[in-house]
Amino acid sequence: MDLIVERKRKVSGEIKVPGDKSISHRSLILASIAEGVSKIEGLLEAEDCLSTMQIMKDLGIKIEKKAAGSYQVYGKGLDGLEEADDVLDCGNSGTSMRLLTGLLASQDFYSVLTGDHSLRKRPMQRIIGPLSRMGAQIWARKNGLAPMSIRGQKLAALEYTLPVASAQLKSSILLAALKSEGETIVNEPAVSRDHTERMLKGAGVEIDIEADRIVLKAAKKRKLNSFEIKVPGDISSAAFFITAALTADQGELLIKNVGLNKTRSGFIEVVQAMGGEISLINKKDQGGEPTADILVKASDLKGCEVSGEIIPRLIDEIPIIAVLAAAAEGKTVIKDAEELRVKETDRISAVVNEFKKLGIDIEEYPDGMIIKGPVEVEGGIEVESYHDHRIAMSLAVLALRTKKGLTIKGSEIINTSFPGFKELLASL
Ligand SMILES: O=C(O)C1=C[C@@H](OP(=O)(O)O)[C@@H](O)[C@H](O)C1
Ligand SMILES: C=C(OP(=O)(O)O)C(=O)O
Repeated sequence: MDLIVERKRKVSGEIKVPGDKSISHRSLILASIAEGVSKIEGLLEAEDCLSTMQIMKDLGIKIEKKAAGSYQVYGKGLDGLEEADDVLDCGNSGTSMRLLTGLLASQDFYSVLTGDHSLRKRPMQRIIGPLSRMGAQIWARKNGLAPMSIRGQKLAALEYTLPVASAQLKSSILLAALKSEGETIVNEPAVSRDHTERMLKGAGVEIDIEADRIVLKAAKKRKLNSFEIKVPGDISSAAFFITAALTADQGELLIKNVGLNKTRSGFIEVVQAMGGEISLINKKDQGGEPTADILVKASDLKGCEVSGEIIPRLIDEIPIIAVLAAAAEGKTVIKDAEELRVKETDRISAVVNEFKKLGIDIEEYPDGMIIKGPVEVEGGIEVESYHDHRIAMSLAVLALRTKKGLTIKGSEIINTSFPGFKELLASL
Protein backbone atom coordinates (compact mmCIF):
# COMPACT_ATOMS: atom_id res chain seq x y z
CA MET A 1 0.00 0.00 0.00
CA ASP A 2 1.22 3.49 -0.86
CA LEU A 3 1.21 6.24 1.76
CA ILE A 4 1.34 9.73 0.26
CA VAL A 5 2.61 12.39 2.67
CA GLU A 6 2.59 16.05 1.62
CA ARG A 7 4.73 18.93 2.85
CA LYS A 8 3.57 20.38 6.20
CA ARG A 9 5.47 23.25 7.81
CA LYS A 10 3.41 23.83 10.94
CA VAL A 11 3.02 20.98 13.39
CA SER A 12 0.88 21.55 16.47
CA GLY A 13 -1.74 19.94 18.65
CA GLU A 14 -2.18 17.52 21.51
CA ILE A 15 -1.90 13.79 20.85
CA LYS A 16 -1.56 10.39 22.52
CA VAL A 17 0.47 7.55 21.06
CA PRO A 18 -0.51 3.88 21.45
CA GLY A 19 0.77 1.66 24.26
CA ASP A 20 4.38 0.57 24.59
CA LYS A 21 5.15 -2.45 22.40
CA SER A 22 7.76 -4.04 24.67
CA ILE A 23 5.58 -3.72 27.77
CA SER A 24 2.52 -5.01 25.89
CA HIS A 25 4.30 -8.22 24.80
CA ARG A 26 5.57 -8.80 28.33
CA SER A 27 2.16 -8.10 29.91
CA LEU A 28 0.57 -10.82 27.79
CA ILE A 29 3.32 -13.37 28.41
CA LEU A 30 3.72 -12.78 32.15
CA ALA A 31 -0.05 -12.60 32.76
CA SER A 32 -0.40 -16.01 31.06
CA ILE A 33 2.07 -17.66 33.45
CA ALA A 34 0.85 -15.78 36.54
CA GLU A 35 -1.61 -17.32 38.99
CA GLY A 36 -5.14 -16.05 38.32
CA VAL A 37 -6.67 -13.15 36.44
CA SER A 38 -4.56 -10.16 35.32
CA LYS A 39 -5.96 -6.94 33.86
CA ILE A 40 -4.19 -5.01 31.13
CA GLU A 41 -5.23 -1.51 30.04
CA GLY A 42 -3.76 0.39 27.11
CA LEU A 43 -2.37 -2.73 25.43
CA LEU A 44 -0.87 -2.00 22.01
CA GLU A 45 -3.25 -3.64 19.53
CA ALA A 46 -0.68 -3.82 16.74
CA GLU A 47 0.16 -6.90 14.68
CA ASP A 48 3.33 -7.74 16.66
CA CYS A 49 1.53 -7.85 20.01
CA LEU A 50 -1.50 -9.59 18.47
CA SER A 51 0.92 -12.35 17.35
CA THR A 52 2.02 -12.81 20.96
CA MET A 53 -1.62 -12.77 22.11
CA GLN A 54 -2.63 -15.42 19.56
CA ILE A 55 0.29 -17.64 20.58
CA MET A 56 -0.65 -17.43 24.27
CA LYS A 57 -4.21 -18.43 23.26
CA ASP A 58 -2.80 -21.30 21.16
CA LEU A 59 -1.00 -22.43 24.32
CA GLY A 60 -4.32 -22.73 26.12
CA ILE A 61 -4.65 -19.33 27.79
CA LYS A 62 -8.03 -17.57 27.86
CA ILE A 63 -7.70 -13.87 26.99
CA GLU A 64 -10.83 -11.71 26.90
CA LYS A 65 -11.13 -8.29 25.30
CA LYS A 66 -13.18 -5.97 27.51
CA ALA A 67 -12.84 -2.70 25.53
CA ALA A 68 -10.29 -1.08 23.20
CA GLY A 69 -6.86 -1.91 24.66
CA SER A 70 -8.41 -3.47 27.74
CA TYR A 71 -7.93 -7.21 28.34
CA GLN A 72 -8.35 -9.83 31.00
CA VAL A 73 -5.85 -12.72 30.96
CA TYR A 74 -6.70 -15.91 32.85
CA GLY A 75 -3.21 -16.99 33.91
CA LYS A 76 -2.59 -20.66 34.62
CA GLY A 77 0.74 -20.48 36.41
CA LEU A 78 4.20 -21.60 35.31
CA ASP A 79 3.02 -25.19 34.76
CA GLY A 80 -0.31 -24.37 33.12
CA LEU A 81 0.56 -23.88 29.44
CA GLU A 82 -0.56 -26.62 27.04
CA GLU A 83 1.01 -27.91 23.85
CA ALA A 84 -0.41 -26.16 20.77
CA ASP A 85 -1.69 -28.38 17.96
CA ASP A 86 -0.08 -26.27 15.23
CA VAL A 87 2.90 -24.08 14.42
CA LEU A 88 3.11 -20.83 16.44
CA ASP A 89 3.34 -17.81 14.14
CA CYS A 90 5.28 -14.77 15.38
CA GLY A 91 4.62 -12.77 12.19
CA ASN A 92 7.14 -9.90 11.94
CA SER A 93 7.94 -9.80 15.65
CA GLY A 94 11.45 -10.58 16.88
CA THR A 95 10.33 -9.88 20.45
CA SER A 96 7.65 -12.60 20.26
CA MET A 97 10.03 -15.17 18.81
CA ARG A 98 12.95 -14.61 21.16
CA LEU A 99 10.94 -14.24 24.39
CA LEU A 100 8.66 -17.17 23.64
CA THR A 101 11.51 -19.50 22.67
CA GLY A 102 12.91 -18.91 26.15
CA LEU A 103 9.55 -19.51 27.79
CA LEU A 104 8.80 -22.66 25.77
CA ALA A 105 12.27 -24.18 26.25
CA SER A 106 11.30 -25.11 29.81
CA GLN A 107 7.73 -26.26 29.11
CA ASP A 108 7.21 -30.00 29.04
CA PHE A 109 5.93 -30.21 25.45
CA TYR A 110 6.86 -29.66 21.82
CA SER A 111 6.54 -26.31 20.01
CA VAL A 112 7.40 -24.95 16.58
CA LEU A 113 7.89 -21.21 16.07
CA THR A 114 7.92 -19.45 12.73
CA GLY A 115 7.47 -15.94 11.33
CA ASP A 116 7.29 -13.92 8.13
CA HIS A 117 10.08 -13.80 5.52
CA SER A 118 11.83 -10.95 7.42
CA LEU A 119 11.75 -12.75 10.79
CA ARG A 120 12.94 -15.99 9.19
CA LYS A 121 16.16 -14.16 8.26
CA ARG A 122 16.91 -12.76 11.73
CA PRO A 123 19.59 -14.31 13.95
CA MET A 124 18.28 -16.83 16.50
CA GLN A 125 21.63 -18.49 17.29
CA ARG A 126 22.13 -15.78 19.92
CA ILE A 127 19.26 -17.30 21.95
CA ILE A 128 19.82 -20.93 20.95
CA GLY A 129 23.42 -20.78 22.32
CA PRO A 130 22.72 -19.79 25.94
CA LEU A 131 19.41 -21.69 26.11
CA SER A 132 21.22 -24.86 24.97
CA ARG A 133 23.76 -24.35 27.75
CA MET A 134 20.82 -24.47 30.16
CA GLY A 135 19.87 -27.84 28.64
CA ALA A 136 17.29 -26.67 26.10
CA GLN A 137 16.64 -28.76 23.00
CA ILE A 138 16.10 -26.43 20.07
CA TRP A 139 16.45 -27.15 16.36
CA ALA A 140 16.68 -24.43 13.74
CA ARG A 141 17.48 -24.08 10.04
CA LYS A 142 21.08 -23.57 8.93
CA ASN A 143 22.81 -20.62 10.64
CA GLY A 144 20.24 -20.61 13.42
CA LEU A 145 17.24 -19.37 11.44
CA ALA A 146 13.52 -19.93 12.11
CA PRO A 147 11.39 -21.97 11.87
CA MET A 148 12.64 -23.41 15.13
CA SER A 149 11.34 -26.42 17.01
CA ILE A 150 11.63 -26.87 20.73
CA ARG A 151 11.33 -30.00 22.86
CA GLY A 152 10.70 -28.49 26.29
CA GLN A 153 13.03 -29.68 29.09
CA LYS A 154 13.81 -29.15 32.73
CA LEU A 155 16.53 -26.49 32.49
CA ALA A 156 19.51 -25.66 34.69
CA ALA A 157 20.32 -22.15 35.93
CA LEU A 158 23.01 -20.21 34.05
CA GLU A 159 25.46 -17.35 34.50
CA TYR A 160 25.86 -15.69 31.13
CA THR A 161 27.44 -12.54 29.70
CA LEU A 162 25.52 -11.31 26.66
CA PRO A 163 27.67 -10.78 23.55
CA VAL A 164 25.34 -7.87 22.56
CA ALA A 165 23.19 -5.58 24.70
CA SER A 166 19.84 -7.12 23.77
CA ALA A 167 16.74 -7.05 25.93
CA GLN A 168 15.24 -9.84 23.84
CA LEU A 169 18.17 -12.14 24.56
CA LYS A 170 18.24 -11.19 28.26
CA SER A 171 14.47 -11.75 28.57
CA SER A 172 14.64 -15.07 26.72
CA ILE A 173 17.15 -16.39 29.30
CA LEU A 174 15.19 -15.01 32.27
CA LEU A 175 11.93 -16.56 31.07
CA ALA A 176 13.67 -19.90 30.46
CA ALA A 177 15.17 -19.79 33.96
CA LEU A 178 11.88 -19.25 35.81
CA LYS A 179 11.31 -22.99 36.26
CA SER A 180 14.91 -23.84 37.21
CA GLU A 181 15.95 -23.93 40.87
CA GLY A 182 19.38 -22.29 40.87
CA GLU A 183 20.41 -18.66 40.59
CA THR A 184 20.54 -17.29 37.04
CA ILE A 185 22.76 -14.29 36.39
CA VAL A 186 22.76 -12.22 33.19
CA ASN A 187 25.55 -9.69 32.66
CA GLU A 188 25.10 -7.11 29.90
CA PRO A 189 27.82 -5.23 27.99
CA ALA A 190 25.59 -2.12 28.26
CA VAL A 191 22.20 -1.55 29.83
CA SER A 192 19.24 -2.54 27.63
CA ARG A 193 15.52 -2.06 28.32
CA ASP A 194 14.63 -3.61 31.68
CA HIS A 195 10.85 -4.08 31.44
CA THR A 196 11.03 -7.87 31.94
CA GLU A 197 12.99 -7.49 35.17
CA ARG A 198 10.69 -4.77 36.53
CA MET A 199 7.56 -6.73 35.69
CA LEU A 200 8.89 -9.99 37.15
CA LYS A 201 9.72 -8.12 40.34
CA GLY A 202 6.27 -6.52 40.32
CA ALA A 203 4.74 -10.00 40.06
CA GLY A 204 6.61 -11.11 43.18
CA VAL A 205 9.64 -12.87 41.67
CA GLU A 206 12.88 -12.37 43.59
CA ILE A 207 15.18 -10.62 41.17
CA ASP A 208 17.98 -8.10 41.73
CA ILE A 209 18.48 -5.46 39.06
CA GLU A 210 21.91 -3.88 39.35
CA ALA A 211 22.16 -1.92 36.08
CA ASP A 212 24.07 -4.31 33.80
CA ARG A 213 23.85 -7.38 36.11
CA ILE A 214 20.54 -9.13 36.70
CA VAL A 215 20.24 -11.85 39.31
CA LEU A 216 17.24 -14.16 39.40
CA LYS A 217 17.55 -15.53 42.92
CA ALA A 218 17.62 -19.26 43.52
CA ALA A 219 14.19 -20.69 44.45
CA LYS A 220 12.74 -24.17 44.95
CA LYS A 221 9.63 -23.12 43.06
CA ARG A 222 8.77 -19.70 41.66
CA LYS A 223 5.32 -18.24 41.31
CA LEU A 224 4.09 -15.07 39.60
CA ASN A 225 1.22 -13.17 41.18
CA SER A 226 -1.47 -11.87 38.83
CA PHE A 227 -1.31 -8.11 38.26
CA GLU A 228 -3.07 -5.03 36.90
CA ILE A 229 -1.16 -2.84 34.48
CA LYS A 230 -1.79 0.40 32.57
CA VAL A 231 0.63 0.35 29.64
CA PRO A 232 2.20 3.80 29.07
CA GLY A 233 2.52 5.37 25.59
CA ASP A 234 5.44 4.07 23.53
CA ILE A 235 8.47 6.40 23.44
CA SER A 236 9.54 4.70 20.21
CA SER A 237 6.23 5.74 18.60
CA ALA A 238 6.34 9.21 20.19
CA ALA A 239 9.79 9.75 18.62
CA PHE A 240 8.22 10.09 15.15
CA PHE A 241 5.92 12.88 16.32
CA ILE A 242 8.63 14.58 18.40
CA THR A 243 10.72 14.70 15.21
CA ALA A 244 7.80 16.00 13.12
CA ALA A 245 7.38 18.90 15.57
CA LEU A 246 11.10 19.67 16.00
CA THR A 247 11.78 19.78 12.26
CA ALA A 248 8.73 21.94 11.42
CA ASP A 249 9.08 25.70 10.81
CA GLN A 250 6.61 26.49 13.56
CA GLY A 251 4.29 24.92 16.09
CA GLU A 252 4.14 23.21 19.44
CA LEU A 253 3.07 19.64 20.11
CA LEU A 254 2.03 18.00 23.38
CA ILE A 255 2.28 14.20 23.58
CA LYS A 256 0.47 12.84 26.63
CA ASN A 257 1.52 9.98 28.90
CA VAL A 258 4.69 8.58 27.36
CA GLY A 259 6.85 5.93 29.08
CA LEU A 260 10.25 7.40 30.00
CA ASN A 261 12.12 4.51 31.51
CA LYS A 262 15.85 5.50 31.49
CA THR A 263 16.71 2.30 29.62
CA ARG A 264 14.50 3.48 26.74
CA SER A 265 14.78 7.27 26.69
CA GLY A 266 18.16 7.83 24.99
CA PHE A 267 16.27 9.57 22.18
CA ILE A 268 15.28 12.45 24.50
CA GLU A 269 18.97 12.93 25.43
CA VAL A 270 19.88 13.11 21.73
CA VAL A 271 17.15 15.69 21.07
CA GLN A 272 18.54 17.79 23.94
CA ALA A 273 22.12 17.44 22.64
CA MET A 274 20.89 18.64 19.23
CA GLY A 275 19.38 21.76 20.82
CA GLY A 276 15.76 20.69 20.47
CA GLU A 277 13.24 22.49 22.67
CA ILE A 278 11.69 19.65 24.62
CA SER A 279 10.26 19.52 28.12
CA LEU A 280 8.93 16.71 30.24
CA ILE A 281 5.95 17.70 32.32
CA ASN A 282 3.49 16.00 34.62
CA LYS A 283 5.99 13.29 35.58
CA LYS A 284 4.44 10.22 37.22
CA ASP A 285 5.05 6.61 38.07
CA GLN A 286 2.65 4.28 36.31
CA GLY A 287 2.80 0.71 37.61
CA GLY A 288 6.58 0.69 38.07
CA GLU A 289 7.40 2.66 34.91
CA PRO A 290 8.11 6.43 34.88
CA THR A 291 5.91 8.47 32.51
CA ALA A 292 5.52 12.13 31.52
CA ASP A 293 3.84 14.40 28.98
CA ILE A 294 6.28 15.63 26.34
CA LEU A 295 6.06 19.21 25.08
CA VAL A 296 8.10 19.90 21.98
CA LYS A 297 8.55 23.00 19.81
CA ALA A 298 9.86 23.67 16.30
CA SER A 299 13.62 24.16 16.84
CA ASP A 300 16.92 24.98 15.18
CA LEU A 301 18.88 21.76 15.48
CA LYS A 302 22.59 21.08 15.38
CA GLY A 303 24.38 17.82 14.57
CA CYS A 304 25.82 15.61 17.32
CA GLU A 305 27.48 12.25 17.91
CA VAL A 306 25.37 9.23 18.91
CA SER A 307 27.55 6.31 20.05
CA GLY A 308 28.54 4.00 22.90
CA GLU A 309 26.33 3.04 25.84
CA ILE A 310 23.38 5.15 24.66
CA ILE A 311 22.87 2.99 21.55
CA PRO A 312 20.82 0.19 23.21
CA ARG A 313 18.73 2.86 24.95
CA LEU A 314 17.59 4.27 21.58
CA ILE A 315 18.19 1.37 19.20
CA ASP A 316 14.76 1.56 17.52
CA GLU A 317 14.95 5.36 17.21
CA ILE A 318 18.04 5.51 14.98
CA PRO A 319 16.17 5.75 11.64
CA ILE A 320 14.18 8.73 12.98
CA ILE A 321 17.38 10.26 14.47
CA ALA A 322 18.71 10.18 10.90
CA VAL A 323 15.68 12.30 9.90
CA LEU A 324 16.53 14.80 12.67
CA ALA A 325 20.14 14.81 11.44
CA ALA A 326 19.11 15.70 7.88
CA ALA A 327 17.37 18.81 9.27
CA ALA A 328 20.21 19.75 11.66
CA GLU A 329 23.07 22.13 10.99
CA GLY A 330 26.39 20.28 10.66
CA LYS A 331 27.50 16.70 11.00
CA THR A 332 25.72 13.90 12.90
CA VAL A 333 27.78 10.78 13.52
CA ILE A 334 25.99 7.55 14.43
CA LYS A 335 28.28 4.64 15.39
CA ASP A 336 28.41 1.41 17.42
CA ALA A 337 25.00 0.56 15.94
CA GLU A 338 25.80 -2.59 13.91
CA GLU A 339 22.75 -4.26 15.56
CA LEU A 340 20.64 -2.20 13.14
CA ARG A 341 21.76 -4.53 10.38
CA VAL A 342 19.79 -7.45 11.91
CA LYS A 343 16.45 -5.78 12.56
CA GLU A 344 13.33 -6.16 10.36
CA THR A 345 15.64 -5.09 7.54
CA ASP A 346 19.24 -3.83 7.45
CA ARG A 347 18.27 -0.40 8.78
CA ILE A 348 21.65 1.20 8.04
CA SER A 349 21.57 0.40 4.35
CA ALA A 350 17.82 1.12 4.09
CA VAL A 351 18.27 4.65 5.51
CA VAL A 352 21.38 5.29 3.42
CA ASN A 353 19.75 4.09 0.16
CA GLU A 354 16.59 6.11 0.57
CA PHE A 355 18.37 9.27 1.83
CA LYS A 356 20.76 9.14 -1.13
CA LYS A 357 17.77 8.92 -3.52
CA LEU A 358 16.53 12.14 -1.91
CA GLY A 359 19.84 13.98 -2.31
CA ILE A 360 20.73 13.93 1.40
CA ASP A 361 24.47 13.94 2.22
CA ILE A 362 24.92 10.57 3.97
CA GLU A 363 27.80 8.12 4.23
CA GLU A 364 27.46 4.47 5.22
CA TYR A 365 29.75 2.73 7.75
CA PRO A 366 29.66 -0.88 8.97
CA ASP A 367 28.30 0.29 12.34
CA GLY A 368 26.41 3.43 11.44
CA MET A 369 26.31 6.52 9.25
CA ILE A 370 27.37 10.16 8.99
CA ILE A 371 24.81 12.72 7.84
CA LYS A 372 25.51 16.35 6.97
CA GLY A 373 22.66 18.81 7.12
CA PRO A 374 20.57 20.77 6.75
CA VAL A 375 19.28 19.64 3.38
CA GLU A 376 16.33 21.08 1.44
CA VAL A 377 14.74 17.94 0.02
CA GLU A 378 12.86 18.25 -3.25
CA GLY A 379 10.90 14.97 -2.95
CA GLY A 380 8.03 14.17 -5.30
CA ILE A 381 9.30 10.59 -5.66
CA GLU A 382 8.60 7.07 -4.39
CA VAL A 383 10.61 5.64 -1.50
CA GLU A 384 10.74 2.08 -0.11
CA SER A 385 9.75 0.71 3.31
CA TYR A 386 11.85 -2.49 3.05
CA HIS A 387 9.05 -4.32 4.91
CA ASP A 388 10.14 -2.35 8.01
CA HIS A 389 7.67 -0.25 10.00
CA ARG A 390 10.31 2.10 11.42
CA ILE A 391 11.77 2.84 7.97
CA ALA A 392 8.25 3.54 6.62
CA MET A 393 7.37 5.92 9.49
CA SER A 394 10.73 7.70 9.39
CA LEU A 395 10.30 8.43 5.68
CA ALA A 396 6.73 9.63 6.28
CA VAL A 397 8.01 12.17 8.84
CA LEU A 398 10.83 13.23 6.51
CA ALA A 399 8.20 13.86 3.80
CA LEU A 400 6.69 16.69 5.91
CA ARG A 401 9.70 18.89 5.17
CA THR A 402 10.16 18.02 1.48
CA LYS A 403 8.95 20.45 -1.18
CA LYS A 404 6.82 17.95 -3.08
CA GLY A 405 6.03 15.24 -0.52
CA LEU A 406 6.84 11.52 -0.78
CA THR A 407 5.05 8.31 -1.70
CA ILE A 408 6.02 5.58 0.76
CA LYS A 409 5.69 2.12 -0.79
CA GLY A 410 4.69 -0.88 1.34
CA SER A 411 3.39 1.32 4.16
CA GLU A 412 0.96 -1.36 5.44
CA ILE A 413 3.92 -2.69 7.49
CA ILE A 414 3.38 0.28 9.87
CA ASN A 415 0.55 -1.75 11.43
CA THR A 416 3.10 -4.06 13.04
CA SER A 417 3.77 -1.43 15.71
CA PHE A 418 1.61 1.66 15.16
CA PRO A 419 -1.97 1.28 13.93
CA GLY A 420 -3.45 4.75 13.40
CA PHE A 421 -0.09 6.34 12.53
CA LYS A 422 -1.28 7.71 9.19
CA GLU A 423 -4.41 9.31 10.68
CA LEU A 424 -2.46 10.78 13.61
CA LEU A 425 0.13 12.29 11.25
CA ALA A 426 -2.66 13.79 9.12
CA SER A 427 -4.28 15.27 12.25
CA LEU A 428 -1.30 17.44 13.23
O1 LIG B 1 12.91 -6.54 24.18
C1 LIG B 1 12.26 -5.80 23.43
O2 LIG B 1 11.04 -5.56 23.61
C2 LIG B 1 12.96 -5.18 22.29
C3 LIG B 1 14.32 -5.16 22.25
C4 LIG B 1 15.11 -4.59 21.16
O3 LIG B 1 15.65 -5.65 20.39
P1 LIG B 1 17.04 -6.37 20.75
O4 LIG B 1 16.87 -7.12 22.00
O5 LIG B 1 17.30 -7.29 19.57
O6 LIG B 1 18.05 -5.28 20.86
C5 LIG B 1 14.26 -3.70 20.26
O7 LIG B 1 14.95 -3.44 19.06
C6 LIG B 1 12.91 -4.30 19.96
O8 LIG B 1 12.13 -3.42 19.19
C7 LIG B 1 12.14 -4.59 21.22
C1 LIG C 1 13.19 -4.31 16.16
C2 LIG C 1 11.90 -4.14 16.42
O1 LIG C 1 11.04 -5.13 16.85
P1 LIG C 1 11.20 -6.71 16.91
O2 LIG C 1 12.64 -7.03 17.18
O3 LIG C 1 10.29 -7.15 17.99
O4 LIG C 1 10.75 -7.25 15.57
C3 LIG C 1 11.29 -2.79 16.35
O5 LIG C 1 10.12 -2.68 16.76
O6 LIG C 1 11.92 -1.82 15.87
